[in-house]
Amino acid sequence: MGREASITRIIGPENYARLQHFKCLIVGAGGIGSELLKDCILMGFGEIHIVDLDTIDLSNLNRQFLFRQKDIKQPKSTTAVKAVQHFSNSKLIPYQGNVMDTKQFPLHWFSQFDIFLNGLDNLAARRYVNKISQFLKKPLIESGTSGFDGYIQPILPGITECFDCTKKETPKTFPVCTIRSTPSQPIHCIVWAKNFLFNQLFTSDQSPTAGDSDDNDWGTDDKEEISRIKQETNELHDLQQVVHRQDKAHITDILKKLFIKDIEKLLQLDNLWKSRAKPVPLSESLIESTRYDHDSTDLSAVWGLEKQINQFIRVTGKLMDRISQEQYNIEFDKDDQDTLIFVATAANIRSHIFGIPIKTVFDIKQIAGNIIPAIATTNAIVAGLSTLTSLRLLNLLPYDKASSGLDVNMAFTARASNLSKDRYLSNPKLAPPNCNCAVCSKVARGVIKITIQGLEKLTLSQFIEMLKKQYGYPSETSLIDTSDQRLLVDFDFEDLLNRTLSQAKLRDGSVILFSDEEGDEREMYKQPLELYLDVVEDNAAALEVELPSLQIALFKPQKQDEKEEQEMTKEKSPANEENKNGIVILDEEENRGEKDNTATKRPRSPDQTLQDTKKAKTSKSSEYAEDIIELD
Ligand SMILES: Nc1ncnc2c1ncn2[C@@H]1O[C@H](COP(=O)(O)OP(=O)(O)OP(=O)(O)O)[C@@H](O)[C@H]1O
Ligand SMILES: [Zn+2]
Repeated sequence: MGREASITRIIGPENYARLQHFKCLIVGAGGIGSELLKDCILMGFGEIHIVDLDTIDLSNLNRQFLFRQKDIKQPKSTTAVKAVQHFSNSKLIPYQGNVMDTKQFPLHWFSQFDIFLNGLDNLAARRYVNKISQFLKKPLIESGTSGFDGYIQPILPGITECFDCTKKETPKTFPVCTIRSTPSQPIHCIVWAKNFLFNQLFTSDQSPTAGDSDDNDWGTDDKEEISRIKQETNELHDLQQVVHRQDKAHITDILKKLFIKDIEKLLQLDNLWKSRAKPVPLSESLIESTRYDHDSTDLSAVWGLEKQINQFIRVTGKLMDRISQEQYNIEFDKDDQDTLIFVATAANIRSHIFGIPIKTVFDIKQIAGNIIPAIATTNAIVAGLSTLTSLRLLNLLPYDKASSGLDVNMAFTARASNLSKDRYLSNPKLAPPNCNCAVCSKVARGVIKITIQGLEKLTLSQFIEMLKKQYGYPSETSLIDTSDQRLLVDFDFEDLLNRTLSQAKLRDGSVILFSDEEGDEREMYKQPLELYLDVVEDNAAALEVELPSLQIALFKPQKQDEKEEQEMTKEKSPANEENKNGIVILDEEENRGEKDNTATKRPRSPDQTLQDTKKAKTSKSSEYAEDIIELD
């Protein structure tokens, strides 16, 4: 019996024929993505496109079953496709690239698909695909796993909750002073070694004061301490020069600076040690007597202090050898043994000084690489659920009387949902959109088709007039380029009004936010409008600019106290429950690619609600703040 027989029996010959014309996009070709690819082929999708930005690592092989040893360093997407081609009746198209790259993947590229299936590992990309699905009103199945736990969340734009309707856990952050002055746990020393020391020494774009901005969450008001931290960073910049000169004779200077001089300076700040044990600097003689050593072997043993020091010297020398070949920009990678041992030994020496337990290199790899054990079977279960649910979202189940998308289910494993201890899987119904969600509810959304000529001819002033006329906005409005959080125009910033859209750096893939900024006296406001600029061939559109037809709702701004009350009584959705347990974003790898800058200039806002919408747009940065040291 052919593989078509089973699926035809379930969905019927007509629906099977329809399925063979459907195109799906799989985002990510890792643990879940590889499984999705196999499942979509076996089910009979007509075309399957798969995107991944990465190449294959040794550590992927235990669960990403399409990859073999010989594939290490090859692109994941093309390798996955090669591995399944022989049993595929579907047309398979791989892409190596970042799904958030609007040049490689403009909006009109996404519009060819009937459904998106996520197999991602980071919040930024998940959010991005969610937004694309909202712009295009196309279904998305979001998913994730962590060890034995997993979930799928089908998303039908306008009908169900979107990915951003519930708050997501963000990576754990620490105040600067804990990391730089008063560590008390191994993790503090690991973050110091990885996010501060390693970057300062081996990453070229570290200015002397990078990371020491005045907006920092210092975790202290002690001016003396803050100024010590800033001075320490400046001095470290000098050590970067030792590294760049590949001056191996002075590696011990790095040790003396970090683990003797800096600690002695810290000890002078009496305030810090009133209720804490004082750190004990290394002795100069210990550093002097320790020399270059052979390769480390046992990464799962706890090394003594001397071994930590000599391994620090050894790998720093190796990294110096590499630095010029790698354009003075070596990145920390948990699978790159030199960078791992550098971070591990630096963290451990610091731990020793502060009386914190020493960890094995292997332990530090787990923590610094933010590794959550991945279980192949959980990935298989979650991808299977995702693929099967796609049949419902595409209306391919003949007996499915689902009149609204809310009849579709999410799926959570027991621990992830906390709904039932008796069953492995719970499958609650989907919730409607959260009316406070800045992605799917508070903001109207549409796609503007514009030709290159249009971009080059139309001024911001003409463009804003067009928007006002088309959607009935009042005379005071603001326009923000959300791609880089730039304020383009508002009531007291009109410098760019006569610039053309392209002079204002708007281009294919820019997402702009247009808001009603009329004075406080009005009761009702026009909803903010988020528009995606889809640049089309000059001859493809009849007009230079084609605005989407949209109904922009009016809304009454909520008072702050009403809002607070609402927050308190906010309904508990399974996803909310899950967030509390910290499992909804599974296998998180934060901060890949995207960094947001806060708009330097904020438009005046008539009420807090609007402001919130904008904050969500202009200062997502709080979640990706550069100024707080983060564990990614
Ligand atoms: N913006 C993005 N564009 C395209 N692919 C992405 C993007 N972000 C993440 N990915 C891909 O999503 C996949 C997620 O797979 P998975 O969770 O198994 O992670 P992994 O990197 O393969 O494994 P691990 O992190 O455990 O070493 C990865 O292959 C990753 O390259
Ligand atoms: Zn939403």
